[in-house]
Amino acid sequence: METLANAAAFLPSTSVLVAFLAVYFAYLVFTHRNCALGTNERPDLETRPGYPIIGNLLEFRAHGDRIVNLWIWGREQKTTNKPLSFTVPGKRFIDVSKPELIEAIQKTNFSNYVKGPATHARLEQILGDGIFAVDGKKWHSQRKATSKIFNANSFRGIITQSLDANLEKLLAIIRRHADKGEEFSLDALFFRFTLNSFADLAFGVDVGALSTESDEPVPFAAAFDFAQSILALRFTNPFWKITERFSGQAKAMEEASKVLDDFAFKIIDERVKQGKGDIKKEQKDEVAGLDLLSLCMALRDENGQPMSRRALRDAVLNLIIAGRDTTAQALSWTMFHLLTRPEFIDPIRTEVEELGVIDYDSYKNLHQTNAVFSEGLRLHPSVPKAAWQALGDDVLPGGLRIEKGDFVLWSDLMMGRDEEVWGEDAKEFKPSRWVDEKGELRKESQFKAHMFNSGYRLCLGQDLAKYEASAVLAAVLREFDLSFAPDYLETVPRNAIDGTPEYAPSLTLPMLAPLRVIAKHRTKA
Ligand code: HEM
Repeated sequence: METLANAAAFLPSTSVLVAFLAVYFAYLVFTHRNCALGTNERPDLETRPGYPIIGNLLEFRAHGDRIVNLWIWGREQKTTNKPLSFTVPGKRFIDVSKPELIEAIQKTNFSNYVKGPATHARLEQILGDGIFAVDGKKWHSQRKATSKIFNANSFRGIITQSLDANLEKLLAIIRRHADKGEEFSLDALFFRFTLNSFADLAFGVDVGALSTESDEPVPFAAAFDFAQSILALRFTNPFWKITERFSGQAKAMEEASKVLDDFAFKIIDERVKQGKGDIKKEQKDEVAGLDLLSLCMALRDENGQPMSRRALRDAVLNLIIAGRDTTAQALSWTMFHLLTRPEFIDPIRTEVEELGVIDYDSYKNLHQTNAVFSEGLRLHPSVPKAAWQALGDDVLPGGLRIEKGDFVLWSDLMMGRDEEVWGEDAKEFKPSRWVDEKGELRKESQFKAHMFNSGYRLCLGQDLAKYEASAVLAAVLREFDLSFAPDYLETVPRNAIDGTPEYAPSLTLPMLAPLRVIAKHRTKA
């Protein structure tokens, strides 16, 4: 007892302790008056003024669902030429939405940047260790495997099969609406279409999303949509694990994740039971009965080992996620722009009539159609933003210094509207910018026309997406005259950036309000 009492005599009194903490806190406030705790002062950047210690955390939380708007607003508020930066505790974000900076990050200095553990932690529940969620060796081996599949001859055949079958169902639904003269949500229909065709492509099953009996979402689609919206919110909430638990979202996410797992594992297990994973080399060139899953099951790694059950689930779900939302949203935004500027519709119809059969190769001859689609995607890129983390210090073109641990953030939505990148008419829907003097499609640099990402992580499904989109635009516009529902333009919520319809919170760019349209059977001139 006596020893304890002696020791206590040497401990600082409570008031000394409080005074010490107050001084330390004042020191932290002073040293972090322009940046968040865990980051340092960077006079070479224009850091958005936030609060001492927490930096821009409150702004991030306030814009949680539409973080790109915060960046656009941040750029508008800038008072210097220095690159824009935001901080939140432990993280600094630096705006690199310029083609030359993106080229350095995604190509020249690629090995210095990763999506990083924070991204993986947020995505893992749904994307597992799939190609989207991982870096380094894991990513490299998946990239190799996925590229092999996309380059297989059989892949083209599978695509055409699934596209043709589902396009006919899509048209049947529009015919039904046209017969009744009723309005319908075109964006929702495109989601149903791409889900059905990508699930067909991936698993060889009809998930029923294009049922003509009902417009209700199927459980797989509902679970998928919910999961995506929650994943997006996690990126602006450092406390997502805690808040999801208290808000009940954690439980709902577990349920959604189970729906997706059950769906994928049921098909994989059936395939394994039927021994259908063992396709021989010579069979791979025959399309009938093949799908992405069977191509994945036939892959062997360098040790001759097939993909595990979990890896198959991750690979195939990642491909559906990759293809489904991105393509559906790009189609919806393109249709929005087309209906706003209907003078671009007839040139599409003319070249479609002239071409005849549209397939995986010939679609490239639809120059007007592809130009319109690229322009829709430029103004409304399906992946509007992304951030990678630096593994080490780097200097980007123009001398922009990146420190180890910094996050470089780019927004294709911002870049599409950037006059320095696209010229004075950047904000205008102008398909002609994609066509050269000879009437051929202009080859833009992938770092400028960045909607499909670039460099080593360039989208593997770019051709597939463009083919699918051309085929849909051609088929729908050939058969129908579409127009906005009577009160659509007056009532649709508008985005503060440019007055186009508001987008919904997501990792991608869905429309917030349904794209309500009316279809009429077309009477050819
Ligand atoms: C308009 C449609 C599409 C757009 C705008 C698009 C855009 C993108 C973007 C921006 C990325 C980079 C994403 C990131 O790393 O965060 C990406 C990656 C990828 N996309 Fe697409 N995509 C589209 C359609 C598709 C389709 C149809 C598929 C195939 C089914 C596909 C397969 C992939 C794959 C596998 C990757 C990962 C590449 C890697 O990390 O190495 N995409 N895409």
